[in-house]
Amino acid sequence: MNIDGKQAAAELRVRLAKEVDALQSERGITPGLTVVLVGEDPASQVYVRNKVKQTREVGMISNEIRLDESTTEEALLTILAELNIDDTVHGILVQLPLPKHINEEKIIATIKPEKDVDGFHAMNSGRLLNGEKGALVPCTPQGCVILAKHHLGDDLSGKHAVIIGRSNIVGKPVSILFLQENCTVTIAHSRTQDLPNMCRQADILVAAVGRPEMVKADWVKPGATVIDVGINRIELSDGKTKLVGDVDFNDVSPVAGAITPVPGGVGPMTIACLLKNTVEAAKIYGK
Ligand SMILES: Nc1nc(=O)c2c([nH]1)NC[C@@H]1CN(c3ccc(C(=O)N[C@@H](CCC(=O)O)C(=O)O)cc3)C=[N+]21
Repeated sequence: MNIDGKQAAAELRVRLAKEVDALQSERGITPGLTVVLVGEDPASQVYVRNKVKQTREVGMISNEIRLDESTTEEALLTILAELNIDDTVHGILVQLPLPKHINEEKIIATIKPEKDVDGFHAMNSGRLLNGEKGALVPCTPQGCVILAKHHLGDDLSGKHAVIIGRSNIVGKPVSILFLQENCTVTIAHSRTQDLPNMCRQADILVAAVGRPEMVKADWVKPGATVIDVGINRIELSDGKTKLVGDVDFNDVSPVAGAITPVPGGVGPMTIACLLKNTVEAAKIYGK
């Protein structure tokens, strides 16, 4: 069975549109999201276009700042300092990866934590780790939990979640989120011994490694819920490109209890959760 991320994202946007309405009528606040894009990566462009469209759809203000590939770190820091003090901007997203001459850590640390809708700032990851209120939580990990609940219901307690991947952006935060849901969590990675056997122990298997179609049918316990975070563009023999996940969908689909497709799974939820974080930021910190 497929878990429909497009549908789940659309449902979330309907809820957000109502919250935006309420914020406007009760407090005169229209949540605003500013996306900063440095350089010309074509995949990023598609993604940014989708974000802008959906942000406006729910009644929020969407701004895009496009900067040349050669933009200096200093210039980017200056722009962020201005966005940090701009009361019409409730969320700031700097699209990653950045060109090599710009220090990503420094950029992330400069975004005001209250506007860090990616949830990448150490203040937000620290709050998430400590289970404090008011943390802005990374979007893709939030999307993974929502999609797992879509199939399994709200109570995930006692389930064994195996996460493949340990990145700061997905693997680590998604592990913390499933732990908060009272799951037993295993973080597997490239040095894990007998990875297929480890994955076969999972009730919930999250693949976040960035290796096209790595997870095969014999890695999956029959009936398990499979959440595929991978978004890999592969070239076919006829020269065309195709989007595939980290899971071999056709192989795994008959074994899994439910599986998120790529496209149409985690990707749309990531964007919907970005809007959710922006509404949240406006609600908590907005003027
Ligand atoms: N600071 C930052 N935050 C991010 O969240 C971030 C980033 N930088 N850099 C790039 C990656 C990538 N990413 C995607 C989100 C949604 C889709 C998405 O909606 N994909 C559609 C398909 C789109 C298509 O067809 O190309 C889907 O999976 O159905 C894709 C990619 C967020 N990222």
